[in-house]
Amino acid sequence: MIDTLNSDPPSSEPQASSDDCFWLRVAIDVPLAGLFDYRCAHAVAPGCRVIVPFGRRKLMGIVVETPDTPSFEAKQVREVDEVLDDLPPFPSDWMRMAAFAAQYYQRPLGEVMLPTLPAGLRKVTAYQGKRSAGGPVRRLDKRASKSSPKPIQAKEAPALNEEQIQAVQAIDAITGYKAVLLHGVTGSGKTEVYLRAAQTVLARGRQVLFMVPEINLTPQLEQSLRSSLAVAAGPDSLAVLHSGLSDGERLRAWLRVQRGEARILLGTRLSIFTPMPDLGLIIVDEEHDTSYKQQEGLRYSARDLAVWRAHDRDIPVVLGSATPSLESWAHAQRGNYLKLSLEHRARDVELPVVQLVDTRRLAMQQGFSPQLIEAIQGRLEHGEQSLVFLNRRGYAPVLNCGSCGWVSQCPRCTAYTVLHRAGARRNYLQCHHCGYQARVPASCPDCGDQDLHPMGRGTQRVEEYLAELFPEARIARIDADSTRLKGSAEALFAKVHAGEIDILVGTQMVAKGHDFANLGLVGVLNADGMLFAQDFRAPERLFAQLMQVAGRAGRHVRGGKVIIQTDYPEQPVYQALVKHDYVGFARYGLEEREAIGLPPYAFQALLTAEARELATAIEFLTQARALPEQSPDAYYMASAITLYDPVPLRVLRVANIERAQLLIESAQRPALQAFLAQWSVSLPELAGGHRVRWQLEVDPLEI
Ligand SMILES: Nc1ncnc2c1ncn2[C@@H]1O[C@H](COP(=O)(O)OP(=O)(O)OP(=O)(O)O)[C@@H](O)[C@H]1O
Ligand SMILES: [Zn+2]
Repeated sequence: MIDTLNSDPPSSEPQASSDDCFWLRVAIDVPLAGLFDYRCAHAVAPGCRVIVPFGRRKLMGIVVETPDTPSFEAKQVREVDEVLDDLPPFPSDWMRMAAFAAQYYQRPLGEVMLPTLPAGLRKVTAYQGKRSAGGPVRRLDKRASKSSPKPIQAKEAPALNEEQIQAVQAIDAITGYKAVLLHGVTGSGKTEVYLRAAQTVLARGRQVLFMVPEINLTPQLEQSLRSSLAVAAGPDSLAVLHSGLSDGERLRAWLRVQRGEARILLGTRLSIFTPMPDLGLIIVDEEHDTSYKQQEGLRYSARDLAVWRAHDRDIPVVLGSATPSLESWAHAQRGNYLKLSLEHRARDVELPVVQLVDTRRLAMQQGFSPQLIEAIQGRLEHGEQSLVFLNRRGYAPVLNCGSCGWVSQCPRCTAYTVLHRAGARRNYLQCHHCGYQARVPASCPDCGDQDLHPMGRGTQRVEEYLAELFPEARIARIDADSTRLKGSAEALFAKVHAGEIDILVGTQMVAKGHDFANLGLVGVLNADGMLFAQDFRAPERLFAQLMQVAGRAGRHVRGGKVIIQTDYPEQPVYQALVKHDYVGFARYGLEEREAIGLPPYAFQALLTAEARELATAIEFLTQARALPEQSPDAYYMASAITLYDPVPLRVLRVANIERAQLLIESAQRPALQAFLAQWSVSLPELAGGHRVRWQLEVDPLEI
């Protein structure tokens, strides 16, 4: 690929002849396909970082190839500015994974490689600024504050039960690549299985990558990892990576893993891209969780890349969940993945009883059925905790005028603004799509009436009502608002674990992975909201979410109970929940998908366009759709592809930008890949004429 920006006139300095210089092909983080040629007076290995001139800028790049000859006229090839030697070259397996991701997700290699690095490693100013002092790695090494390892309390590990033993043995016995799907009901002790499997691998001198959806919500897991794996790998063997770290913290953790000093990496999706010289096992906990999918920039699935990486490194990967994604379940059914099951709870308790409360004929109070109120009362009397789950933060989803029907609408989005309470006079309306904020008007902006009232309810309003009902109870709310400050989520969860909370109100943040010892009751409000969503994955997601949150009940105490309030108790999702029947639900879901040809029986990609006007976005997509028809010969395999009509997104306008999408589908993955590779080449030029932003997403999760 020719670097068109490299066409500055050759400098007046004498040019080295091609005999005494080396050619480098470099990946740079710019939205242009291909690699860029540079020269260097000495040899540079692939995987090295270099600083290169690019147009008038200097950019960080990674050497990918060292060809014998440049791909365009030697005279015009510019010289690298600096070859960085503060890190060894990236290992070849890391380079392979980046190359795979670039090709699979249809992105330039530089746009894949560089954003995965800690900030300091990809910033030119970190090396060439006045105070760079040899770059961030040397600065960090110089400081090398001997991290005083906190004394670790080696926790007594429970004796494994029969199901756990079988699972651990099956994983230990794997040599080479194998994907394992560990399907275990909530509270079945999957964590203990991961830990034992990890210990074996650590004892063999290998590293372990342990991925979780969201880390700041599960300090408990970090504790158990520290205490149970320290024995196998030494007290300072754990590194943690997630997006909440400072640049310095992230660089330090990344370096310790890349140098092999840390033997276990606990991290969120971004950790999949960390170089690990001795990687011997990958664990993906809650593998169905949508947090593994990055929704901006390179839209990758860290779960899928984990399987690819394990295959490439010839090592096992364990995907664990109580509600596996239908994709993974289908793999297991076909025998591609080894399925291991934990069908019973690890402690001597039963799964909670799930009760559906039909709300159609009930006198509800503030969204609560008499059954749920009575149940909370009962748990309070027994000194047990209750959890009220509502996946909607704020006080009320919309403010409404009782006389003219005015509703609080975001001026920039096709969405309502949500009423938030922040103490007298500080209440505000906020758009959850674009962040727009406004004061709460004293009277209706349209008719002047003062009869404005909140409609519906969010977690704040539920918390307020519970406080009225149960004035003695200690109530806490956990959602994105109450946990905005660093450390506040940990502090709130610590209070729940310490028994200082009687009733917990929360969004999906409380559903994930927590092992609350004294929680007896879970109440679910407003679950129906997701039942009739357009997305074909909505029932799967609803089922997983409710199964997860229901699974918080009765993990240590007997008599756990879940109350789901619904207008549609006969729906298959709810019926399966009552029976804890993931297997039945998955069978039904897969049959349906197969019948209408949806993933995992088809493969999809999504082209999304954003413009000031919907018409512009649709026009771009319509022309993109027509490209293969115009030059059918150029599109090998196009006959195996279905291109649907462009449609506006459900939330059409966000922050004054209107959005539309075009779905691409095929029954064969290779055909889809081949098609996208050809098609995407023509898209930048087409978009240029339309003033649209576009992105192509492979294996989209939301349609
Ligand atoms: N063999 C065992 N004997 C006794 N207790 C155990 C055993 N294994 C695990 N436990 C305990 O059982 C509880 C549930 O285990 P864990 O949190 O690992 O479940 P899980 O399968 O990850 O559930 P979820 O999917 O709901 O997160 C924990 O308190 C754990 O300490
Ligand atoms: Zn908005």
